[in-house]
Amino acid sequence: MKRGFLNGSKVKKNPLYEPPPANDTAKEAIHDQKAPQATLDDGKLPYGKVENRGERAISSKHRLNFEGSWSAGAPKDYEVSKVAYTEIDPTMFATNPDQVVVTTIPRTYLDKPFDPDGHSVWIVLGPTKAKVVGRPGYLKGLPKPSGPPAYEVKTVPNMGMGIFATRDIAVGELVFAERPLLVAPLDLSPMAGKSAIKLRDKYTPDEFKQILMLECEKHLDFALAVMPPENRQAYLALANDHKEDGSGPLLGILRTNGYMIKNLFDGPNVDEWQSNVYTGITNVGSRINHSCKPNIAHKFDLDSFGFSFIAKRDIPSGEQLCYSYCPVEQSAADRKADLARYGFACTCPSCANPTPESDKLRTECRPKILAAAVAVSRGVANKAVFEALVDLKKQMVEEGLEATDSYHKLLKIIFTVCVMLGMTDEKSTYLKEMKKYGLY
Ligand SMILES: C[S@@+](CC[C@H](N)C(=O)[O-])C[C@H]1O[C@@H](n2cnc3c(N)ncnc32)[C@H](O)[C@@H]1O
Repeated sequence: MKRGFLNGSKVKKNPLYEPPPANDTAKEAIHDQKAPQATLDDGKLPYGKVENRGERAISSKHRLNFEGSWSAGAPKDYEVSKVAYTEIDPTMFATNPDQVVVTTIPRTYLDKPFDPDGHSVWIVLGPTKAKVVGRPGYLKGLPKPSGPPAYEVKTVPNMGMGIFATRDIAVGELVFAERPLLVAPLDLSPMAGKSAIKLRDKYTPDEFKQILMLECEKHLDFALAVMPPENRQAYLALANDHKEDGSGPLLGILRTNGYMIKNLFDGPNVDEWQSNVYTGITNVGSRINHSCKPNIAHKFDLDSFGFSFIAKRDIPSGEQLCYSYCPVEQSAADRKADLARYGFACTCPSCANPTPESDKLRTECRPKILAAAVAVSRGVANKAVFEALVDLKKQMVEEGLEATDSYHKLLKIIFTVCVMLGMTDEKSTYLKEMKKYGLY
């Protein structure tokens, strides 16, 4: 498994912010469906119950924030490293791409009230902060939802807490926006500093991962210490499904609740393994549970340094807001395998009673839609094609797949076929639906 250890050293000097290449849009949307949560483990860190993990706690001399006993993994002979943490002057930026800095966005002032849109503590590598703060649009306020509040946080049987719609929400509607409580590198290895290379020689890969997690815990401890108190309380109240794998308590929360932020990355481009991107934890958004029939999606805006949570289909009042922690266009067995590291079994109808039809639809819809796109672009359009596509659309709606990129693509193809066949009434029906989904 290639994972960019100390990938910060690959960062070029004075990088300017570059959005992902335009032709990556479809890939981005696909990835948005793919494990947006618990991005830190990404299958590479241990999960579940890990025996003989070392039980090496961070001693109080390295701990700023928390009293009381807790332990993390790491071999017994491992000494926690000493790291100089934060920027001395918040108006200055680190230039060394290997330097880990803990900062606050927007900065806080002793003699001024907190920003009404909130503050994020950001564990950031070297020059990356400068490229965000130096953007022409920085710093905008968060977008505000229109209409009355649309959600509430409640307990859900067998899921802990969850978020529910308190009124009907239309597809495309901004349900809420928030600044993350914490943003941290997806890849933990920079947090072990340059010593990581030596450590990898001395310890086994499993021991090395435990050390990495311990070092990360130390940074998180510092980050929590500089957080506004309300944010710290909110962070500590979040779920933690990583209590027995060697993650410290703060890392456990990060691993359980992180959203990958693919447009916030070190260096000029996102690398092949997406190991130079960041992950964010939010107060409300991190309470959103998983479903294989998702109805909400998130996006991160660099100008406001905040997440927006947007309805991906019409959501009736009372329905739980969910997104998918794994790709939805795969079989129930594959989804179950993907979800294993989150420590729960999905009980949505397609997982509770998987059928061959559901598996077939989920695994075949994307290639079918891509093939249809190619055929239609070559001028193949007739009534039979139209009917087959409409039938596929109906099946995808029944299966709860309207939030997928494939469904959006399908809508566009059907619309194009209507135009090609001169089907005026149908054309305006699909145009209307495309507009509803923000596709036109
Ligand atoms: C980001 S948190 C979601 C909010 C969480 N339920 C809470 O109480 O804060 C992710 C954790 O919630 C639980 N969870 C999420 N979706 C679930 C589902 N469909 N079924 C059971 N548990 C779920 C799992 O423990 C998962 O690791």
